[in-house]
Amino acid sequence: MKEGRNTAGALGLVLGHPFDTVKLLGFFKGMSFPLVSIAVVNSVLFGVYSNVLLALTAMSHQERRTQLPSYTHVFIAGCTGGVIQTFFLAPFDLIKVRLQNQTEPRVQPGGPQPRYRGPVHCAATIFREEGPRGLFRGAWALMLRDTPTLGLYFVTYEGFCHQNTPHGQNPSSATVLVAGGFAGIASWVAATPLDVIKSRMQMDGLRRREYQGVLDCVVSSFRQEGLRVFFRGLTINSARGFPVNAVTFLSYEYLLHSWG
Ligand SMILES: CN(C)C(=N)NCCC[C@H](N)C(=O)O
Repeated sequence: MKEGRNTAGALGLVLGHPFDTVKLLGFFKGMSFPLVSIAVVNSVLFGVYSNVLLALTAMSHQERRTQLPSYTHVFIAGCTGGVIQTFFLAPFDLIKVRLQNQTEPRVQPGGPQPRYRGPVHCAATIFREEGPRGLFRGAWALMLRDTPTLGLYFVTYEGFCHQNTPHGQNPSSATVLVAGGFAGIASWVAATPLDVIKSRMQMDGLRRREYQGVLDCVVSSFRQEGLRVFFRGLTINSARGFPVNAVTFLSYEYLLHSWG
């Protein structure tokens, strides 16, 4: 009896395994694009931040543990990272926003094709229909969003670590996680108003041009929808911001230590 149950269990596993595999593959489908974009953008951001801070303070990462750089230096390094990362982030973010806002149904055999069939097709279509500059639509709003907020991001992170770490020691993993999480929340709270504007600018030009520029978009969004338009997505941005940035900073610290 027991043997029969074991055999049935094993058979069930053998039969179920291909389904689980397909399910898992399906689960992670569509992740390669965000993975590539986050790898490129974060390498640029953290690389620029570390190097600008090194140039401003003439101190290595380890030396900075005993002597905290001024918050002005941290802020400038973060803002510089924000400006430079915009050039890399803009096309990736535009493609993400266009794909997310695509409301056409899934492709049916013989049915109409969606406007964008995937990230590469989306980039090629924008390039063809809107020109090379089209790939940077909304980049000004993105730069306005990211420059001060990335300054704030690194100030929050360094400040929290400094406050919660005994002098001269490295912050614990728990401290790094919480500091990274708070940095994520603080930056997203500050960034949400311009995030709304940035996404609208990126969608503009798809059918007809609605806004003349960032300011026009701010004014007409406010006129049509009131002040609350600038807080759209605040909760979800903050809830996502904590875990994402906790893990981001933990990996950053881990890489800095393993590279010496
Ligand atoms: C616009 N904001 C808020 C920022 N750039 N904040 C820094 C965190 C960015 C991180 N890749 C994230 O997606 O949360």
